[in-house]
Amino acid sequence: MAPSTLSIANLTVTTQKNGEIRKLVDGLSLDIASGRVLALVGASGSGKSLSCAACLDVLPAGVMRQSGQVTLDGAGVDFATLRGRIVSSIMQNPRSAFNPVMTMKAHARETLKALGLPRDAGNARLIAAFEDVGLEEPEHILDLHPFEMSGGMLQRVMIALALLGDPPFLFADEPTTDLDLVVQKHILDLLEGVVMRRGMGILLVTHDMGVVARLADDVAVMDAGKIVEQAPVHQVFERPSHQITRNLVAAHLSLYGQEVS
Ligand SMILES: Nc1ncnc2c1ncn2[C@@H]1O[C@H](COP(=O)(O)OP(=O)(O)OP(=O)(O)O)[C@@H](O)[C@H]1O
Repeated sequence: MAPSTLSIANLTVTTQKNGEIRKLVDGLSLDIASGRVLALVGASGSGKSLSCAACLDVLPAGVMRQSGQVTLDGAGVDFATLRGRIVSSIMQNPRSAFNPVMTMKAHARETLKALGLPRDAGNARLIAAFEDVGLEEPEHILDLHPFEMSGGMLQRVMIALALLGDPPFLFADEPTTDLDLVVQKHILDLLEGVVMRRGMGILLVTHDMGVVARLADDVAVMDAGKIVEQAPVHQVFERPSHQITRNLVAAHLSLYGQEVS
């Protein structure tokens, strides 16, 4: 049976500058539950992306995970085993995530190979995943290069590839940031549909409270590497308790001429 809760505990990420250790993520703990979307929000530089990268064992050079544990329904697992089968990920700017000289088929083959899926089963899953993300005529799309596709199509392919291993959890780091508003809406609808149909747990990294309002069930707010508030989404919008949360909600409401009550 697929695990239902992925728990990250006491995650600390550091870097060293002029002999001094600097904490970029400081004791972060999060629970990501099946069938729910947890939004990780905070100002630019608060540590959202590095938290995801640390969990997926893909930290940039010079940045290290100093501490942290990860468990699946209470059983300890190694961070190095999360990426792929347990957690897949999608990022912002899908165009930069694809190799410009490779077709979608070549990208899909690489993903299937990394997952160790035999060709027949892999191809069947690929077609199913393309259909799941609303990509019609998969055979045609598989022959295309990134430059022959729109940003929205590329993001759909990235989501389809992320679904290939049928992982129970998905990390989505600013998945709609570089897309126009209409395409953003399609991608958010798609992510919501995927959570419902597949019962996945999603960690959604964003600085856009409109995206949070649209998709999240729960919200964790980061500031300077720490989680400063964690609550169900309605509570965050109706009664934000930390000043950082109040600022984020106020900035969002001001777009509609409203204020935090
Ligand atoms: N490779 C790196 N080496 C050293 N410091 C880094 C590195 N990458 C990021 N940082 C620093 O770590 C902190 C957290 O960065 P991170 O990218 O996680 O923030 P973020 O909340 O995701 O921001 P954004 O919303 O702009 O993507 C920032 O102060 C950033 O400058």
